[in-house]
Amino acid sequence: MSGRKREYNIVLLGALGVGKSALTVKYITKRFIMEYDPYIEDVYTKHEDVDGQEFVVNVMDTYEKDDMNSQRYLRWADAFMVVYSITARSSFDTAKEYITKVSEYLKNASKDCPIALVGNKCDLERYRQISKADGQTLACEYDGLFYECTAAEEYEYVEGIFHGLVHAIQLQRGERSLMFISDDSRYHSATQRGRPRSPRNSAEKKDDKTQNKKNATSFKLFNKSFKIFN
Ligand SMILES: Nc1nc2c(ncn2[C@@H]2O[C@H](COP(=O)(O)OP(=O)(O)OP(=O)(O)O)[C@@H](O)[C@H]2O)c(=O)[nH]1
Repeated sequence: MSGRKREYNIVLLGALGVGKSALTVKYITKRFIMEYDPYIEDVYTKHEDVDGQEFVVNVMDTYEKDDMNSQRYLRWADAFMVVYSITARSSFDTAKEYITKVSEYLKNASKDCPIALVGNKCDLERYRQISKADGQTLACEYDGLFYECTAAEEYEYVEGIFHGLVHAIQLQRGERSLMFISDDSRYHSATQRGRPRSPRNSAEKKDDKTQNKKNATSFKLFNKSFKIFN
């Protein structure tokens, strides 16, 4: 095998202030930083070694002005992460627009890329404006993955979202095999994955991590649930 690692390009899209940069920085550095320059668009690279598999994830944290050319990220992407804030209805509307735009592009370009809809800022539950069911419904409409998370807390959840997209790309490229598992309720799609309620004790947290690992290797495509094996 050649020494070149496989690369996966993930584009983050969403309204201003939903946490695209926070999620990117959390995934790349495991840290949560309060302030970012909103006008910077950049690509960040992370070298991963998961279950003995080495690969590179490139993350484009977009900043979009009305007149900017969206072809730059549409062509570059292997997968899309469309982010909204669960505390802002308008950001959910923007997420719908992005999902529609991406789906239309993929259809016209005869391209097949995984899309994940991500409801961020779940630590601000008391300000919630978008129900989890609304998020799941939108994701299902576009055959997308669905997650709720917060960039402000556990790194593992954020990592799980990026890895979920990498797994979906690998599956589409035929780099992984899969097994149909639709009647195994433990492995239902990522559309059922949500952030656990807090406060939680350490035993629950450990349980969540185990569950997270299981979920990270299972997902839904064409309304069927699959588990991925290396
Ligand atoms: N409480 C909370 N705050 C968050 C979370 N994610 C991001 N923030 C905060 O929300 C603000 C905006 O976050 P950014 O990551 O800059 O959002 P963005 O989507 O990149 O915004 P633009 O760069 O303007 O497009 C910052 O003050 C973050 O600290 C989260 O999960 N929880």
